[in-house]
Amino acid sequence: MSKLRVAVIGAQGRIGSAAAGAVDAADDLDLVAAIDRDDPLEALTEAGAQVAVELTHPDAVMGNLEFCVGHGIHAVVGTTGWTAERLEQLSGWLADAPDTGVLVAPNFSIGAVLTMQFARQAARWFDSAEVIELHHDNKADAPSGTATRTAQLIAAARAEAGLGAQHDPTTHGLDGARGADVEGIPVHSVRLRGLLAHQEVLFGGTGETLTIRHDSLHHSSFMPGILLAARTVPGVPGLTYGLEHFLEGTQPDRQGD
Ligand SMILES: NC(=O)C1=CN([C@@H]2O[C@H](COP(=O)(O)OP(=O)(O)OC[C@H]3O[C@@H](n4cnc5c(N)ncnc54)[C@H](OP(=O)(O)O)[C@@H]3O)[C@@H](O)[C@H]2O)C=CC1
Ligand SMILES: O=C(O)C1=N[C@H](C(=O)O)C[C@H](O)C1
Repeated sequence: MSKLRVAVIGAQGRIGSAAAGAVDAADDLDLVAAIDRDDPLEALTEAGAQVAVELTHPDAVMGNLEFCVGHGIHAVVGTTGWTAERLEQLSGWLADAPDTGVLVAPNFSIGAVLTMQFARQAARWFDSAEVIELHHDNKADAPSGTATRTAQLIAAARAEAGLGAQHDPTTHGLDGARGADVEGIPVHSVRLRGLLAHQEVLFGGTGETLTIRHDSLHHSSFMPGILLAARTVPGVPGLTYGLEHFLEGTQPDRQGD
């Protein structure tokens, strides 16, 4: 069987270089292009890429996706900075390319996906919820894409359960002390040399708290999700938001054991 032709955009970056290596090492995938900031996107079409893995910067991702979708190249997107407006614009491009699929994944690590699912499940049982995300000191965006998505899922679950706004008696304080407000959920961002990607979701109720913590300790944590997404996205036209939609019915990838 012929190999799936995969390109990586942002291939000189921290995660993109790891992704290019993982694609290259996969028996069923062919790394046909590995481009970065100064390379023309036409390299993807010239190489006959069927799937592009996009891991660049919030300032670059939309232009790259407009090119991919416009040329019928499926895309797996890890880059952050997503807003409702950006997702709507992407959906508009995809409407004109009905055979093309794009997965936007706030996080490709299985533990982070599960953290988000557990947080959504827990949200309706607790009065208070806050998110703390901790990342390396070169991260461009805050809060992280994962923390933003986690807070949105908690907010939706609270609304569905009929929970109102969280109690917050703060009347005196410094700007930012209570974190960013993501749909009513406070999100606190730590940037620290030595870290990679970490998140705590804190819930509080009467006489108890629940903490869900996830740590990505190495870029390898994202690779099984990226490879799974690259293999799956050609069969899923349109926009998919969140890796969880591709995980149904799959088995853990134990190649690194
Ligand atoms: N969803 C997930 O699981 C994960 C998502 N991410 C996200 O992926 C993105 C990249 O993260 P990270 O690898 O740490 O960042 P890096 O800055 O290390 O890498 C990004 C790379 O993309 C390059 N780049 C910038 N603009 C363009 C462009 N227009 N075309 C092609 N390449 C470009 C950069 O070049 P230059 O250095 O010259 O700017 C750099 O080499 C971030 O948004 C991050 O949040 C990261 C890890 C996991
Ligand atoms: O920039 C990173 O490193 C990461 N970015 C993603 C995010 O913003 O959630 C995913 C992961 O946290 C690593």
